[in-house]
Amino acid sequence: MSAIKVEKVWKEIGDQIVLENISFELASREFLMLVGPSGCGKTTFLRMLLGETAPTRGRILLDGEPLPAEPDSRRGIVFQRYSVFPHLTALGNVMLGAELREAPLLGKIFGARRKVLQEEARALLAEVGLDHAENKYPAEMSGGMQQRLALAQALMRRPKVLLLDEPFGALDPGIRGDIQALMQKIWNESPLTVVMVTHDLSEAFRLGTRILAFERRRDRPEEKTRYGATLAQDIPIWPRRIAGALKI
Ligand SMILES: Nc1ncnc2c1ncn2[C@@H]1O[C@H](COP(=O)(O)OP(=O)(O)OP(=O)(O)O)[C@@H](O)[C@H]1O
Repeated sequence: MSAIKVEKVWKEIGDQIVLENISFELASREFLMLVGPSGCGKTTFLRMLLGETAPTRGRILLDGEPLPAEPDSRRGIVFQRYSVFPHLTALGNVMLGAELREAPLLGKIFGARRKVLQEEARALLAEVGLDHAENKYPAEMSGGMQQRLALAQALMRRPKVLLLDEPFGALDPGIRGDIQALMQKIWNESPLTVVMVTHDLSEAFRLGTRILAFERRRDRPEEKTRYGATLAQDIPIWPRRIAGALKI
């Protein structure tokens, strides 16, 4: 069964058609890259996958079931910036991922369970290369460290689908290369389906198993109310990259 099935999805915002008749299926454990010019609706599409906003027509299925209208722990997201909480340490930020997963109402976990989760959070911090930084606050961290932290925070919720909105777009090239390699390793080793938006085609080819390109074929202002972006290209990466089979 496909992890995600998108059926004739349209998104209209006000009188603008943002996305038009998007359909595709995504197998479990794929690493899908979404590309397309600025403003063509990539983030809007990701927000629909998250459940933050709904299609105006069509539907999205997750593991065969219609997508819940609200974000839940099956889907994690990392944005380009600012997805960590400034008033919490690195450990606190990752713990919050667990607290949102296990105690969504109270937002706090106590006792022995807290200790177990703390160890889980420390292991994740180590996995993203932040084991030395658990007591640091985001303001004391570089942009690359903050994005590693955002990744650990999202992974702590054990999502089946990880959504990434240009997570490395603001980083310097050297740091970006390191964190791309980390992301590929995490995808290879965890039971994750990844959907990532990028502006950078070389990043798309470096990380993805498949690339979808959105495009507005008609983009004059008077046409925005009549035409949205469509799925213009669907490019499989060859030779195929198979999760769990990469030697990293
Ligand atoms: N909440 C909103 N209210 C009004 N218009 C919106 C809203 N969200 C998105 N749009 C419009 O939808 C279109 C697509 O925006 P979106 O951010 O999804 O594009 P994008 O492809 O992710 O762009 P970029 O690559 O620049 O981030 C834009 O024209 C934008 O102005």
